[in-house]
Amino acid sequence: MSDSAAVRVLDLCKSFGSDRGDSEPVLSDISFSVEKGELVSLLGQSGCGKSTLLNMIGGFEKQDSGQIVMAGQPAARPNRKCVMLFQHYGLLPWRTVLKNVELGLEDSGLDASRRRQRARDYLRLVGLDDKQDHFPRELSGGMQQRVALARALALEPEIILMDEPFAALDTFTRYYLQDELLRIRKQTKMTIILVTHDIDEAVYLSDRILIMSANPGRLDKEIRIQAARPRDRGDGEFQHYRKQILEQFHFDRPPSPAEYSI
Ligand SMILES: Nc1ncnc2c1ncn2[C@@H]1O[C@H](COP(=O)(O)OP(=O)(O)OP(=O)(O)O)[C@@H](O)[C@H]1O
Repeated sequence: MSDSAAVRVLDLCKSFGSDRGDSEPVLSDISFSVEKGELVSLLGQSGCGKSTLLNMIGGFEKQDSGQIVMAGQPAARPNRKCVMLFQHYGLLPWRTVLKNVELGLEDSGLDASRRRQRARDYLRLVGLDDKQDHFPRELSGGMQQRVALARALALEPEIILMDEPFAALDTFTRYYLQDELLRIRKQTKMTIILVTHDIDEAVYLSDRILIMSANPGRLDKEIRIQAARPRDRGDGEFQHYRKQILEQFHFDRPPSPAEYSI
């Protein structure tokens, strides 16, 4: 693998104990790398281990075997170079927007005025500089996710891990935030690993899609999306990638009559 890799995942395996007292493999022999500045999506059905894999990359979960290497260094615990953005924002309701963004910077070594300036800069980047004195409950879901994004970006990470960050939002807000993410990524050149169920989202955003199968979770296929940006969800090339992915999940043909019987 090349030296430009931001993340390398090598032969990762993970099992969890089941209620029956035995151990069930959740991830089996996962290996891939993500180049610096690349946007890679992990796409797969519910339960195939996408979040577990992302949590291990973020250092929140420990693998049974295998290795994760970040910028040439083995990674075993959460660190500031790699931050996670969750579906449910994780904002503190009693803190203003500005203070939520400052929160992540409290042990950064920056003094209070530089922390405040950095938080303001990133709120401006996500287009929320006029909301800095509001409380999270006063904002829409899309705005709250932009605050969470500003808080993650303020740490100036090299890698951002996103676990279905837009899944809780309505379609239009999701489309808007997908474009915002691409704009911010162009500006910051960060590496992004995104977990999603949403095929359109994966095709719209990704440089590369890693398709996972379940029981245990494995990497099944890699699809490089070579469509020019900005991408058009309605054009033939987009549909071609969509179809390729649907085929992979066997959603390309109508169910057989037997599948309708009870
Ligand atoms: N802490 C845990 N203890 C036991 N089992 C777990 C734990 N975390 C996840 N699992 C199991 O591991 C499997 C993979 O879960 P994971 O959340 O990684 O899947 P996912 O692909 O992200 O699913 P979804 O798309 O529904 O979020 C599931 O069967 C889940 O029940």
